[in-house]
Amino acid sequence: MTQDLLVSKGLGVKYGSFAALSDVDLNIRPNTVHSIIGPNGAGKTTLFHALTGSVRASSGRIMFGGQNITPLSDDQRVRMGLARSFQVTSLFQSLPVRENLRLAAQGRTPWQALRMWQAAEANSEALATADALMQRLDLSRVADRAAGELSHGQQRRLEVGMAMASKPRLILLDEPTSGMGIDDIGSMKRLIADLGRDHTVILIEHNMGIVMDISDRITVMQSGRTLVEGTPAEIRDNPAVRRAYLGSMMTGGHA
Ligand SMILES: Nc1ncnc2c1ncn2[C@@H]1O[C@H](COP(=O)(O)OP(=O)(O)OP(=O)(O)O)[C@@H](O)[C@H]1O
Repeated sequence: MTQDLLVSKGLGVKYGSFAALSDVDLNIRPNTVHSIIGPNGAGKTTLFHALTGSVRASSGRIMFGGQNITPLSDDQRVRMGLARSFQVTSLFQSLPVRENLRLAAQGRTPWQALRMWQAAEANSEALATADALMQRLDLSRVADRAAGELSHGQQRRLEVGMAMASKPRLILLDEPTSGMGIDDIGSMKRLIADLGRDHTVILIEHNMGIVMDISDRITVMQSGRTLVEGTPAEIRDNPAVRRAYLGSMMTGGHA
């Protein structure tokens, strides 16, 4: 059987004395889309913070590609191939789309990329990566437009592209469709499903239509703990999940 790409065992996070995450076991198989769902305040974002290293685990262990990454910094985890999509606010708003992607392909984080500004001049490999990503993200038409001038949907696709530029093994996407119109949602959904084939995706998403359509596995969280994990069909039919959502989220559309 293929080894899981990411595993957490007994993962816990405390904010002061408040346990935001307790005893979370995750098994993420390679080349899958694995969604994390749950009501507001369930601990989904805190779980992302713990996996990427932006908050310290107060208990438990995280393994990535067979290595214990629990003590590693967020930068070290990025260098190992664990990427989180950048937020719109961290795009270089005044730079063209191609430059944003080229810089992301040069360094593993925006800040490292910025330091490599000079050396980036002649880097044809990074440009080739940027061009290939623009094609895949349907952004070639706006290659020379400043990121800040793009539509909301295009900016959100660019954020995902910035994460892809470092060619990570695992991409964590936090509500990539939030604030999007219906047309943009369709193309983002196809992009994420596609990413699950040649990368591995962990997705936080409130739109249950998307989650049910493109997830291979789903973990449901409630009050900082894992409620249940399974395939979309198993999750849809699970009585505990239905109780947790009072039926409302399982019928599709937005939460
Ligand atoms: N920095 C913080 N300090 C203290 N408590 C926090 C902090 N960040 C989050 N929390 C609390 O931890 C719990 C989990 O929050 P988290 O943001 O992880 O939930 P979530 O499932 O992502 O929610 P949402 O769907 O609303 O984004 C909540 O009760 C929240 O109020």
